[in-house]
Amino acid sequence: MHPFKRLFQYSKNYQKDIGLGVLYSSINKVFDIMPEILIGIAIDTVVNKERSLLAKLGYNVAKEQLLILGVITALIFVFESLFEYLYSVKWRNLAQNLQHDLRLDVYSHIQNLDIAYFENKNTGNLLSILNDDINQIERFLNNGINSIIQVFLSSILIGIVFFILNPSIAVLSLLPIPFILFGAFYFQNKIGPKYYEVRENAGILNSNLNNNILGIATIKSFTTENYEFKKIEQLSSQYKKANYNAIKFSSAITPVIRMAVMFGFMIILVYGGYLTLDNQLNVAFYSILIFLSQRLLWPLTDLSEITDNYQRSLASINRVMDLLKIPTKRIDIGQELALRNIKGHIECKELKFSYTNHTILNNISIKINSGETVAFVGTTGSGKSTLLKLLMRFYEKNSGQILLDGKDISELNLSDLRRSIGYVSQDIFLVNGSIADNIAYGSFQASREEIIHAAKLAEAHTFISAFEEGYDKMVGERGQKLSGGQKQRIAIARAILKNPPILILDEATSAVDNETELAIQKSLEKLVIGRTTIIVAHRLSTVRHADKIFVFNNGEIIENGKHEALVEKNGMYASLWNIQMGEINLNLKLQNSIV
Ligand SMILES: Nc1ncnc2c1ncn2[C@@H]1O[C@H](COP(=O)(O)OP(=O)(O)OP(=O)(O)O)[C@@H](O)[C@H]1O
Repeated sequence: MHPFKRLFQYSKNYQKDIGLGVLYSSINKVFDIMPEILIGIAIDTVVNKERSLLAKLGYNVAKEQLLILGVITALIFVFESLFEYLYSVKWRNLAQNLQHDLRLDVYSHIQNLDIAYFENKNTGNLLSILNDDINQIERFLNNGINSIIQVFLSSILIGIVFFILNPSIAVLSLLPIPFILFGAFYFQNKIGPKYYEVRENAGILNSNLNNNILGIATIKSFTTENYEFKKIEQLSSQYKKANYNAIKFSSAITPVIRMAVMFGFMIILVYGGYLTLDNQLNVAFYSILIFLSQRLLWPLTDLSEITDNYQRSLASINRVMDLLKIPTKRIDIGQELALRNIKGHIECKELKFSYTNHTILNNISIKINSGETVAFVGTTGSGKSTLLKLLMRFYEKNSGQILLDGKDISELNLSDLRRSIGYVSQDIFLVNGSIADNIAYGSFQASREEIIHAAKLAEAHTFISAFEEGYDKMVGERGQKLSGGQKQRIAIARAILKNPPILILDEATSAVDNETELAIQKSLEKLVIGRTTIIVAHRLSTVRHADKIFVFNNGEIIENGKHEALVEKNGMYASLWNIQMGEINLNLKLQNSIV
């Protein structure tokens, strides 16, 4: 489907506005060409006096004729201005409505896209679609449609007047129009792909800028400012070059059209002049033709701007529509789950998964009973977080099954499934609001008491109370004003407040000190009662009391059982444990020797 056709599907709620916009633009155009006709009538009045058109209509006194012309001129300008105001308001409001609808649709679509999409795409590029591309569409809608209507309508109206006044001149002066249109569309086709390239380059540039600003601390600490500057310089040059390519063509349109306009104008000037000298053409008609030829042909030079704007918008619409075409996962379909009935029994059966070709999880079969606390441990990159992502259906398994309370999660209502899980991830997302806002994120109805209670359980209350503003302290963008450990505790409090039947803590306490971790664990002991808890941890001391420990290695579970049994088994867990114990002992010895 043509991009504009798709865009106008958005406009179905605004059909009345579009109709009125077209009407106002058309009426304005009619008034717009009238002054040229009035000039002809004025010349007719002063040259032909009592033989003039107005005299034939009964106004014999020349000065009276001029007064009438003055009044008509004033009325024409008043109405022209009035309708200009009306169409401008209509089209610009329509542009606002459509860009608003489009932005919300795109945003909601992006939110429903799979996590996989975000892991493979640049956020900067998405931002550039949400902002630049939609703004470009808005700019086109602001005046583009009106310009197209007016250019075509004025050609038709003036063409009609020409034919009435002198058909032979009309034919000759309209001759350049097909060439002008052909030229405009020829260039338009040439420019289209170039503007798409411009938009793509803008997206890449944006994404790099975005990435660098987010990573400014790393850039500074590695003193890579020059390196990054050069990278941005190169990307900005590519953007500039893509624009140069487009400019080469878009700048050529107006001069080419001007040549065709000159040809039409010359015909009227010379041929019409001959006819007037030979008394075959009334001097007033000659003047009207001269003036109207300007009104007919010059607006066609606007075609260059219109096509330019149109092509830029087409590129933007394509990018927006391409994004809207990416399939999303419906979260509101599938078997419903009542939160209060979820027991939290989880079972994976011969689960296999790969992000690309490389197998990440191979033949995973585990059982987690309702209310149990289990731990996923193992080497880094062994697939622990990936299994959690499958559990929340951020990704779909390749084969095998994951069952929640005996039901295959791929058949469950995704929204219910995710609502049943409290997830504290490795990268914590804090909104730019207060600490209280962040704890209550997702549990928006929570009272201040409930928020404080959750914070106490997460060992966050003490540090929060130490802030002058307490729970109202603003955390800054992405929680920049808090330490890593503070952010983790707020995230835990948020999961506690959600009160889900299943709790997943993925390295949730990796950034807190040993003392705080111990305190959080104490709180968790109370918290895990009555809910299934999965803890991913590298520090084995934090999970030694788990009901079951699953040891991951290269996408497989190579051992599982209780801590003591696993230590006794003397396998991989035991060696990891011994290494960590060795480190602790070494630290203790070091501390003692310093003392
Ligand atoms: N989105 C992705 N696309 C492709 N490969 C990925 C993606 N996410 C993770 N991987 C790869 O999958 C493997 C398992 O990663 P995963 O995050 O599950 O490991 P992990 O056991 O949780 O590691 P860690 O303990 O370091 O957090 C790694 O080799 C990683 O590079």
